[in-house]
Amino acid sequence: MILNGATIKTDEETGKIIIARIMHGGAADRSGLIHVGDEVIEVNNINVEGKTPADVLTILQNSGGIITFKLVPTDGKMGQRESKVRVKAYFDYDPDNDPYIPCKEAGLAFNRGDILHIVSQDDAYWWQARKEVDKTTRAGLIPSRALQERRIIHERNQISKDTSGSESKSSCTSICSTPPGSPYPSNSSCRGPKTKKIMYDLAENDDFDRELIPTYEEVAKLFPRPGVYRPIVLIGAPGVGRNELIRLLSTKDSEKYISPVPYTTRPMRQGEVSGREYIFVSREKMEADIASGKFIEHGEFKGQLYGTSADSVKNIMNVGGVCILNPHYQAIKALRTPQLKPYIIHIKPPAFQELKMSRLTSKAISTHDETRSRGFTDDEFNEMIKSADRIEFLYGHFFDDTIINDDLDAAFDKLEKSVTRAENESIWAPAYWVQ
Ligand SMILES: Nc1ncnc2c1ncn2[C@@H]1O[C@H](COP(=O)(O)OP(=O)(O)OP(=O)(O)O)[C@@H](O)[C@H]1O
Repeated sequence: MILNGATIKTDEETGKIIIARIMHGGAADRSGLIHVGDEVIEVNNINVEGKTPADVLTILQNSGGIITFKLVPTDGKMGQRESKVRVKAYFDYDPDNDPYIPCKEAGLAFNRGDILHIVSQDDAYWWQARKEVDKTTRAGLIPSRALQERRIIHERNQISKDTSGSESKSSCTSICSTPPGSPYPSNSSCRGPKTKKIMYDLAENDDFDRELIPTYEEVAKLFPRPGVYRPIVLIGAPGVGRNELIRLLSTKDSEKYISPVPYTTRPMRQGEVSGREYIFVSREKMEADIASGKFIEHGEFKGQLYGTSADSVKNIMNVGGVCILNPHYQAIKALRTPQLKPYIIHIKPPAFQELKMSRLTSKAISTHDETRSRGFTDDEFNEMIKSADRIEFLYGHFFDDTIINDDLDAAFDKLEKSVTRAENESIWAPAYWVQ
């Protein structure tokens, strides 16, 4: 329950009504007069000793105008110091749909990708946060990393146990015990029913990274370094147009925008030149180099190895070039290192009709056809869209930008702006890249 920027609860030991939290930046916080643990004795001259938080709410609902509290201060109270921690949210959160939040009105809704300023981590399960773009508002409650991790593990377990998908409703008005089967720790001061189902059947995501529990990533501003450019990583579904966009960048400034020549173990085809399309090497050599960490990313396709060497990226960066990479999306995690600090852009296809029309108009060549002699089929367009949705679901929280490749000129314009931003602006990045 939230009162002028503070929440109250019944103290489990004493049964008294006490201040549970002060919301940073709210009226209670600004007054400096109310502190966590203070006992609430009277509300509008009505004695509330022995009453419940719900009774207090009734009193408040029945009174208009100024509200007065009589409080017994707690011992040893501390001033609220704001933490400086910033995190990037890796999931969407809506307190209205969270049956476990102790007080919905005090919750802060956010979307995946939002930067949050965590102002207090005093409570192990409910942090207080503000959106970085919205510094003036009072802080709101969000699930802590520990709580969200438990929730995700619980949801995954539920899905593997039961895929039937029932959802139940609840209210959350006061302090109570944890329900059976709850993802919450038994000493959490929340209650609710079984958690609701998540939308994705992980069994269908064959390459879903089961170790990854996407909650929050601590971030800090990464400032540009003159003359040292972050590698630009273009991620996208096969055939979406990454090579075309890279070709346009290189045409614009071939000395600045440089793609390293990849290595492969596949035999050289007629017309190919080693060092131009690929650097052709034996499997033994490439496996040995992979084992000794000489590749920043590698993968196998149709029985042949492909990869990008760390040295080729370093060489481009050393001559002041912008290294442009277009690896398979599964390489994202391997590339996200403090040494490389990649700026990751997702190149997405537009909706089906737009995709089909633009590719028909440009007489686009299907990348699925080895002979490169036909256009894309409807099935290939649908597959491209499905693949893009899947990439977004699995890796969307790692993207610095997303560009829809509908009209080629417009998409290229957006790419140029994004690349310029990566060169010149300070951008939120994992905190351990910066320290
Ligand atoms: N916005 C666009 N409008 C029209 N045609 C496009 C657009 N983008 C790319 N194309 C065309 O689509 C075809 C495939 O593009 P491209 O080879 O760049 O795809 P890709 O993402 O690099 O594919 P892959 O990753 O499978 O190698 C090419 O013929 C290209 O000219």
